[in-house]
Amino acid sequence: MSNEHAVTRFIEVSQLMKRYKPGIPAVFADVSFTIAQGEFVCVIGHSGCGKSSILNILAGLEKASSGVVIMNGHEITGPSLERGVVFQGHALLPWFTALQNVEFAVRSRHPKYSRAKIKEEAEQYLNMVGLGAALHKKPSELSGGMRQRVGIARAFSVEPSLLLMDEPFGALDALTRGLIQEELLGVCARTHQTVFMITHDVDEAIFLADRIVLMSNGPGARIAEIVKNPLPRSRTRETMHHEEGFYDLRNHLVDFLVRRSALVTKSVA
Ligand SMILES: Nc1ncnc2c1ncn2[C@@H]1O[C@H](COP(=O)(O)OP(=O)(O)OP(=O)(O)O)[C@@H](O)[C@H]1O
Repeated sequence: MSNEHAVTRFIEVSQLMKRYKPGIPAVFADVSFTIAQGEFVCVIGHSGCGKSSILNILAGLEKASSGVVIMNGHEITGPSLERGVVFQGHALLPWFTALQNVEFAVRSRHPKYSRAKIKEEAEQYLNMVGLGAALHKKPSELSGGMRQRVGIARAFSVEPSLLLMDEPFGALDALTRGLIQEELLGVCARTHQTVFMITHDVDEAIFLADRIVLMSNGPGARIAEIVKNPLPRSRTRETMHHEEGFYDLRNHLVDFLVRRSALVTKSVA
């Protein structure tokens, strides 16, 4: 495999199909796509088309009924610290402080680190998401947005090769959501993080993604289209609607969700 091939096909998803029970239709089939190293890929599609199932297969938390996922030349067969996951519910340990939650993750990645080094790294990741002043608060003392930031800091702290995010901002108010989207984009740009993220929000996908995977409706969902984002990487949330191509892209995505997503699905025996 050439180096260029390895970078552009860092993740290679081939012919995935998922059927939860014999005799019932597959949730999705024929799902194939690639993710390049450092790329931010969003997937959108209606509820039930299997987005979370695909993300869980990429995480190694669920098995595909058929098909394979290759990451960096190796098949994904189970969970690994190489893949960090951020769920919509923050899934923090409630009896730990924000700092302890992230320390726990750093320790799992670097079991030989000293306590001081673990603390230093955990603080660094929490500072990165703007939580330097809330290190010693427990999840119950934090706002929803702050908890989600701890979840993101924790996912980054295991230095995953691939960050998987399942509607990470779905429960947040618009203002907080916007702020965290900007932080996430900044952190990803600095760290060249590869990300696969599920969202229901077309504007979020346009702001964050390099490419957007459009799934048709389930059961029997397919990838209908993969759209390249033509907006410059330097886009900001305030100004991106002035960029050339913004409304064409937005209309294309909304039109897909409103009209075309039901037309692509085929029945799978
Ligand atoms: N463990 C499971 N056992 C049986 N069926 C399941 C299981 N997990 C998911 N499903 C079914 O598979 C289908 C796809 O679910 P999935 O959560 O992957 O879709 P989704 O596109 O992420 O939906 P949403 O946008 O609502 O989160 C749904 O019909 C769901 O009921």
